[in-house]
Amino acid sequence: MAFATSALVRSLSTSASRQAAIKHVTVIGGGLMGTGITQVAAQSGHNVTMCDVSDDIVQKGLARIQDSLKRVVKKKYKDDPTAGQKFFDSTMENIRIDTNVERVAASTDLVIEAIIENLDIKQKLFSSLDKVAPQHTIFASNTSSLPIKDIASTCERQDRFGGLHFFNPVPVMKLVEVVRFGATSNETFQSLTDFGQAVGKTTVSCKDTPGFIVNRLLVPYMMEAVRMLERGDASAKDIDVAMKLGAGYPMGPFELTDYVGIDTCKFIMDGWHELDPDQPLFKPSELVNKLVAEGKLGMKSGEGFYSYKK
Ligand SMILES: CCCCCCCCCCCCC[C@H](O)CC(=O)SCCNC(=O)CCNC(=O)[C@H](O)C(C)(C)COP(=O)(O)OP(=O)(O)OC[C@H]1O[C@@H](n2cnc3c(N)ncnc32)[C@H](O)[C@@H]1OP(=O)(O)O
Ligand SMILES: NC(=O)c1ccc[n+]([C@@H]2O[C@H](COP(=O)([O-])OP(=O)(O)OC[C@H]3O[C@@H](n4cnc5c(N)ncnc54)[C@H](O)[C@@H]3O)[C@@H](O)[C@H]2O)c1
Repeated sequence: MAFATSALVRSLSTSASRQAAIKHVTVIGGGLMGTGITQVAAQSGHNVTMCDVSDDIVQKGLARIQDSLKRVVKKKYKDDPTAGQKFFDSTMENIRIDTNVERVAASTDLVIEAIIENLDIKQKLFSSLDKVAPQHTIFASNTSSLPIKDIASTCERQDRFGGLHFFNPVPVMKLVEVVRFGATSNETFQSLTDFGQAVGKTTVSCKDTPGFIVNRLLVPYMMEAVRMLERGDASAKDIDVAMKLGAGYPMGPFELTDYVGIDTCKFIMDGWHELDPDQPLFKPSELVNKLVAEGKLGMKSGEGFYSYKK
């Protein structure tokens, strides 16, 4: 019994020291996911710097976080507004915004990338950060569909690289997929798992396989939905209603595509078509491509399969 206790104490203290090692987090991408990741990291006491390519984008991202925090406060502190204000203020005090990723990454413990779903852009970003980030800094990608191994391929720190796949909206969805590829060290994998739990999520682990767990099952379902619409089998609205009332989903596939971002969905489809060109399900959708070409990206642009203009 004594041995088991001391082993447990050692493991807990190691986990605590790993978490203590992640004091500052750099989130790159101030969009749908980067803002949510910034929020949950800051809420859990981490110092976070959120970076994007322009000051306008990071300022808008900060405003999105404030709006989201107000929803959390309204729900969690409805009976104690003073505590709610304290929570809001302390969370916002943990957040900085910046546009100089190299400067920020030079003194950070964990980089979480949540930029456009494009392999080349992600590789270029990590390659430049690998040259300036401290030796101990862990890199993680929030990619939906790209192989972590490929994203990491431009970096020396292959052992300190993994995937942290959050779900949208990050403040609400309880899951994080922690992804390791061949070179990810046990220490890194455990640090990413500890971090996912420290920000209040349930973590699952997965090999570096296309779509990890959720998207491997979700993407084909959503692609079947768009084929159904393109064949004229049913309307987008009826497909959404059917999946909500018939399968108990909180959103139907077209509502969800609008929520995720039709551009991101297109990037995912295109990437999987490139990986498996003979799979008819993954062939490019004329409808999806048309919407993106017209700038109809879903909720983020005010119109997608549905209109969100007030
Ligand atoms: C069909 C075309 C196919 C094209 C090909 C597709 C290929 C690619 C597809 C895969 C994409 C993968 C993307 C990614 O990698 C993986 C994902 O993230 S998948 C998405 C996972 N998420 C979901 O499935 C979300 C499902 N929806 C919901 O859970 C809910 O609808 C909702 C979003 C939580 C909203 O809840 P509702 O009850 O409906 O409505 P409310 O707005 O009132 O919210 C309720 C309550 O929740 C809190 N809340 C909601 N949003 C936020 C927020 N942003 N921040 C903080 N809190 C929030 C809040 O307390 C709300 O209460 P209120 O404040 O309103 O009192
Ligand atoms: N949208 C979702 O539901 C969802 C869920 C889980 C994971 N993801 C993944 O998260 C990532 C981001 O998705 P999103 O929906 O937040 O996209 P988004 O379009 O909302 O935000 C992407 C942000 O990245 C910024 N950006 C692009 N290139 C950059 C660069 N070189 N340096 C810094 N910033 C850059 C853009 O300016 C933009 O603000 C993608 O890899 C996506 O697959 C998305």
